[in-house]
Amino acid sequence: MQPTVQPSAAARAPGTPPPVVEIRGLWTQFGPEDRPVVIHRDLALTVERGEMVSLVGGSGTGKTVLLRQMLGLEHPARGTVVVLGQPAAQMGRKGAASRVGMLFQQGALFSAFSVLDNIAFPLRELGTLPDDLVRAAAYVKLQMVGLGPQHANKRPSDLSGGMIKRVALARALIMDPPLLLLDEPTAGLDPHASDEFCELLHSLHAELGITMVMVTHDLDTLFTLSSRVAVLAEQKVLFTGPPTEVARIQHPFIHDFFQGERGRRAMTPMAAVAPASAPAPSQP
Ligand SMILES: Nc1ncnc2c1ncn2[C@@H]1O[C@H](COP(=O)(O)OP(=O)(O)OP(=O)(O)O)[C@@H](O)[C@H]1O
Repeated sequence: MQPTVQPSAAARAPGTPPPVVEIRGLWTQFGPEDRPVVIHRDLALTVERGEMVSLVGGSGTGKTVLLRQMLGLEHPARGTVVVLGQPAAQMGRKGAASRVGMLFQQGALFSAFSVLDNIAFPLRELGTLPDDLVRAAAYVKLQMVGLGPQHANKRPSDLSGGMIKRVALARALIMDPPLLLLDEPTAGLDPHASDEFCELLHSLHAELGITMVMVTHDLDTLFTLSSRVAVLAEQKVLFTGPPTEVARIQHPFIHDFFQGERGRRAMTPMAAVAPASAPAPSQP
């Protein structure tokens, strides 16, 4: 298999909209300077507008760190992370939620706040709108994630796992960001709640055209939601491509991930995945 290389910004056809995320030459390392632990080595990844990209990789390959770098919460040792045409590091805290929404793994709701105040938080903190408009916007988002107004005054402790995810999603969307980052969106949900949450994300993607980048270990979620998978291995994005094509690549991580019992179950509706020589997914 001879993977092709994703076009860089310089090679893009004239008139093509700029990528939503463009990561080039990224090095991430932790630990002392003289004995650093290198997590990412010359990593590259481009995400185009409207894509739903799943990041997969073994434990510790730096998937969550990569999301945090896209959010501008962490900075690489070297390389560039450009989000919506601007270096992620310069995004600034205030107003960042209008550019990038983040769904954290456990929801990260404020336990002392009501559902409505949790959803309203980023907009209220911005301080640009009167409070009645902030509350109205939060009610719209509550409805958008499939929750009725009767839930507005509940506390997070009154909610099921699926509802917590929905409230966290409503908060991530409060400022209509064009990019949504999701860390394990269905982790901790039972299969029914997980399917419902995937359906919600799918319909929001169709309605809003929002670009999504998610980390997931769940193959059902991956196959339901990804237009493309990016595999982190060997300290970089080693392969990207549609899920069914990536699943055919001969690589130890991919084999274990897709051909394990969970993988075979998730892929049952597909034709049996025989090792194939083509089509070739691309390198990032
Ligand atoms: N602030 C930090 N300081 C030191 N090491 C860190 C820091 N943040 C992350 N790491 C290390 O970087 C590596 C990558 O972490 P990360 O959480 O991104 O992995 P991951 O691919 O998301 O793993 P998992 O699938 O297990 O959640 C891990 O070894 C982690 O311990």
